[in-house]
Amino acid sequence: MTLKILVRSEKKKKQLQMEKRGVIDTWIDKHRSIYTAATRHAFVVSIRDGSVDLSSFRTWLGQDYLFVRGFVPFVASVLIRAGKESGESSDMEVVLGGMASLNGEIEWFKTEASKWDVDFSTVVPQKANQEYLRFLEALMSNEVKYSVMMTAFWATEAVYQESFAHCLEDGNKTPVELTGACHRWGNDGFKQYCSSVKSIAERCLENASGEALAEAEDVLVRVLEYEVAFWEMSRGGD
Ligand SMILES: Cc1ncc(CNC=O)c(N)n1
Repeated sequence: MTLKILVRSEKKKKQLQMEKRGVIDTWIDKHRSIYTAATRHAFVVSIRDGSVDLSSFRTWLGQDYLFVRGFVPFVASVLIRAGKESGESSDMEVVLGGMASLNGEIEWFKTEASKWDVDFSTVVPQKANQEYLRFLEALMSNEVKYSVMMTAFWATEAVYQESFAHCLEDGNKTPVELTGACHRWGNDGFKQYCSSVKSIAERCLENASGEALAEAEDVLVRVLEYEVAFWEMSRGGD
């Protein structure tokens, strides 16, 4: 093979690999700084290095409990759309798996609350929490395309997966009392589930119109911004 042909075939190979990467990875690359801000926030890094302050953790716990209660109806609406729009594919089973794990999650939050002496009945949702939930509520409308909904759903789950998995990676000094939270979202099963949700979103986006693609990219960035603002609440303490 001449050099020219060799170079050309390497380029072609790269192109094919790029195509396989999917549009979500392209968007993550494009919006890398906000993605990193959401998945490597100071609060998460402080869990990993053991410097986390407990009033921050308690604030996060109370706010996230309220968030998860608001997240359930969003996931339920994704489930309904999955049943209507995904035909014979296994979207419904994947989303149902996510719903099932939220059931255990709510119980886990209650156990943690008594452990950390947090009284959920007195926790008031902060502005960032309310705004995030209002945004998800708007995505439950039938006007919102399935591909756009699925992209938002993936982004929300993926931020927690990436963040808490980081707290369990080699070299962590995560305090043992906080490893429960980290395992909840950082375990391999949750990673696999996020990857299944991502594949569903990618499949939908492959057939999406230019308009739907633009909306999905926008929704992805907005989820990342809401996640950053959510982590920021923990700074305020109680
Ligand atoms: C703010 C926020 N984002 C994502 C998740 C993870 N999904 C369900 O638990 C969460 N718990 N909280």
